Amino acid sequence: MPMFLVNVFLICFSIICFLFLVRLFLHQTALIYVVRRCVEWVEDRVHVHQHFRVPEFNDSTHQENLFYRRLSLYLNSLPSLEDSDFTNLFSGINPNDILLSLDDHQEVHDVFLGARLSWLNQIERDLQNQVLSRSFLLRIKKKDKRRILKPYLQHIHTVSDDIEQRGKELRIHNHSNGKWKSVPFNHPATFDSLVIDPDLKTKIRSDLEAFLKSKQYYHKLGRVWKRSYLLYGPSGTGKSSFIAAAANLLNYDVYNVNLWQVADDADLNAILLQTTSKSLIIVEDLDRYVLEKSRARITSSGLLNFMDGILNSQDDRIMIFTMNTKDGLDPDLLRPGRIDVHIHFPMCDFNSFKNLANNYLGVKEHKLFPQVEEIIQSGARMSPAEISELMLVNRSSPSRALKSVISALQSNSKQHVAGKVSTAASPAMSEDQSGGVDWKETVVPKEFRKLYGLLRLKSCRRAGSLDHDSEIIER
Ligand SMILES: Nc1ncnc2c1ncn2[C@@H]1O[C@H](COP(=O)(O)OP(=O)(O)OP(=O)(O)O)[C@@H](O)[C@H]1O
Ligand SMILES: [Mg+2]
Repeated sequence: MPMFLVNVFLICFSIICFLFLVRLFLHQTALIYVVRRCVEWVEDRVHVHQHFRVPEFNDSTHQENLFYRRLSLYLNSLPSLEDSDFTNLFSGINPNDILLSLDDHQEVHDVFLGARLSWLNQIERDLQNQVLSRSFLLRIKKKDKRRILKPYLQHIHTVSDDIEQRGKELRIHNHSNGKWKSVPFNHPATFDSLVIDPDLKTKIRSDLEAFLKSKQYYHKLGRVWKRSYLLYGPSGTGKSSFIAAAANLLNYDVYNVNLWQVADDADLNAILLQTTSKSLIIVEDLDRYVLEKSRARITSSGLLNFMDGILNSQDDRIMIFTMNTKDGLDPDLLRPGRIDVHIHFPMCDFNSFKNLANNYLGVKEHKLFPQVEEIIQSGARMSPAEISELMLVNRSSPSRALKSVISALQSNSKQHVAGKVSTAASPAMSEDQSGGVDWKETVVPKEFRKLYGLLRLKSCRRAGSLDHDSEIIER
């Protein structure tokens, strides 16, 4: 190889090594930030900027400027504040939360749609260090202003709304004499602790989350932005726990409407008008109210208007109705549009039992599991509430807990058999009322019962899902 080429190769190699070492040095010593800042400083000097001030109070009326509060939430959440040389740290409502907060005259940068903006926290103080006025000053390049200012301000609204929603203390509201009274809502239920079919859980979670994002879509259709769910199933299957889990997931307040406490349609209207948006409106045991027509004081049309959201057109509502059974109810009451999603809560099947054992006892597999499976497949039914209670009191010994579940299932099975024999001449009970056991099981041999148990198990699993025929996914 000619000497000339060797020299060129060596020079190139040395240059690459040198550049690599410079880069390493800049990163190691944070000099890269200094260089970047110098570039930004020069860039800032060559552009024409425009400034916008957001004062805390309106200068003439001394009214609070709500945008200032939102902006403060937004700026204190910016990732660039975390990366800044200096900032203040405070604890939040929850003592474990640490919040960042801009210091006096601190500047923070933001990037939106490729444009770089900066905010200055302006605070004027008197000689005694008392605050005279507070404001934020926005600096934006003139060339970017026309393009991004409007969407940027909208973006601040959306993000601060979200922060406010996530940070707020949840409350549960109950009404008496036409007035709501609230207390903090600290129910620990979450979708993770709720034992339902995993696919169903995922579907419900994404349905709720999709609802949150669909405000524009509902408005375009001229519809009130609300979604309604019907939870139905026997007692102790997790309907109320679902409500608590949904409130915790969405960070929505809960308004518990007790229809028996409502004097008439006007009273129902008045109560609803006092509720706020971003809330869950709950009506438990709707079936009992509707079926006891003689005691009910709300007219059918009053109830339907309430369910349709006509009485209260406030946005961002989720209504949840619970009932033990849909049997005997007018199908119109539950028609699509009035109730968007029907969710069945079945009695405990073997999969749910295993999930409960995992949650309550920390046991994934156990030698007694096959016995439990066999009894459940033979038709014995208990609610998740009954099973979880037995596990809870015996949590120190998983074997004892499982044995007590087995003996409870066995006695439940015997009771059912006895009950069914005595009513063998009557028609089959509905699945919800019987907890999934049919009177026919009392007269078929064991092998058939096992097979039937398996079939029921499958159908039960299917039942524990969104009712697709009545589900409308409006996205
Ligand atoms: N599916 C479930 N997953 C986890 N725990 C459950 C489930 N169902 C019931 N439980 C347990 O049972 C207790 C009672 O359940 P919950 O109050 O949610 O039942 P419900 O369906 O609302 O009953 P009811 O119709 O009588 O009001 C809950 O606190 C919870 O601990
Ligand atoms: Mg309940």
